[in-house]
Amino acid sequence: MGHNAVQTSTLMSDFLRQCGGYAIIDGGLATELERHGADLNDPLWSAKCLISSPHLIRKVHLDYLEAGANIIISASYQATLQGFETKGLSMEEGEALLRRSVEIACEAREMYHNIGCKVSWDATGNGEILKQRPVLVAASVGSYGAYLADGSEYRCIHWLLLSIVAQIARTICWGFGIYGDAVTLEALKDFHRRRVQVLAESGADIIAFETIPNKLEAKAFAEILDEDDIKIPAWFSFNSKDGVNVVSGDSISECASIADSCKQVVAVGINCTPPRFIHGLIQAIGKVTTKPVLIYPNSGETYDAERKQWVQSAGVGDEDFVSYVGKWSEDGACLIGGCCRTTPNTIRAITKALSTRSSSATTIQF
Ligand SMILES: C[S+](C)CC[C@H](N)C(=O)O
Ligand SMILES: N[C@@H](CCS)C(=O)O
Ligand SMILES: [Zn+2]
Repeated sequence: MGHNAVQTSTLMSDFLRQCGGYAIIDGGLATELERHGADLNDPLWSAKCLISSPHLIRKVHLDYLEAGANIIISASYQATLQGFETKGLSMEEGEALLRRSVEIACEAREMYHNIGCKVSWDATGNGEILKQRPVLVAASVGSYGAYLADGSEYRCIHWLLLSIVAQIARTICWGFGIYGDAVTLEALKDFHRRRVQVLAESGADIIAFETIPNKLEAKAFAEILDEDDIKIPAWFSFNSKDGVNVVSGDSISECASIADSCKQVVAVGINCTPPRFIHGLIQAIGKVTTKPVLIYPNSGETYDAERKQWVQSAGVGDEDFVSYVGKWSEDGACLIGGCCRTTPNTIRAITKALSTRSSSATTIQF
C-alpha cells in the first residue's frame, strides 16, 4: 500500500478520533445563498454563485464553521464542465471554477482558524494556544440529474414516467436507472470523469458524492475512483423519498453495498431526505457496511423543480430536527449535519445536542 493509499484509508477514522467520535457536517449551502439574496433560478443552481458572488459562498461556509461544523462542502454540487460550457465558458475556465469552489472553502477554513487562534493565559501568565477544531473540506459532486437541472436527482420525475417499464427492465438489466436506458454506465463515467479528476487535485480533503439517486451512478463513481487512481478519499450519500429505497426505486442495501466495495469510499449515508425516514435507512445501511455512516437530511419540505423553490409544507423546524439527532447517533451515524432548507441555526442546535450527549469529546472548541 503506497503512502497515499494509507492516508486515504485512515483519513476518516483519524478525523473522527480527533473530533471525539463524531463529526458535524454543515447545512444547506444553496439554502443559505438564497437566504442571503442569491437568485438560484438557473441551470447552474448554487454553482451560479461561483461566477456571480464567490464572497457570499465564503461567508456561508464561515457561518457554518461558526455554528460548529467540522466538514464544509464546496459549492460544486451543480458545477459541471458541461453546464459551464452551455454558459459559454471554455474547458479551462470551467476547470478553474471547479478549483475555485474548493479554494473558497479552504479560505473560509483558514479565516475561521485565524479568528479562533486565540491564546489563553493561565493564572501564572503562561500562554497556551488552544487546539483548533478539526475541519475537512469536502468537494461536492452532484449527480447527472443535478446537471439536468430539472430536479430529477431529487424529484424522480423520470422514475414516475418510466416506473412501469423500469420495473420490468430492472429484472433483466442491472443497470437500468432513472435516466432512461440511453444513459449507460459508460455515459455517466464520461460525464463525471474530468470533474472528479479536477476536484481530486484541488486541495480538498475528500470528495462528497451527494444526492446519488440510483445504483448505476454509484457504480459509475466507484469505477472512476478506481480506474483513475483518485488520490483522495470519498463518501457516497444517497437520497430517498420513502425510507426504503433510493429515489430511483433501487434498494438502499444494493446502493450502500457498492459504496462498501469501493476502497476509496470512507463513509456511506443519506442526504437531502426527510428526517422521518433516516432511522430506518441508517439501520439498512448498517447491515451492509462497517464504514462510518453519515446523514445530513433536508427539512422534510418538498422541492418544486420547475420553479426551483421549496414548497412550504410539513417540514420540521430546527427544534424538531434536533430531537431526532440523539436517535440517529444511537443508530450508529457518526457524521451528522443538514441538507436543503437547514441553516446555521440547525447546525448550531445539532452541535449542542451532540456535545451534551458526548462525555468523550476532549477537543477544546472555539
Ligand atoms: C437537490 S435539488 C433541490 C437541487 C436542484 C436541482 N438540481 C435543480 O436544478 O433544480
Ligand atoms: N451541498 C448541496 C446539496 C444539495 S442537495 C447544498 O447544500 O446545496
Ligand atoms: Zn439537499
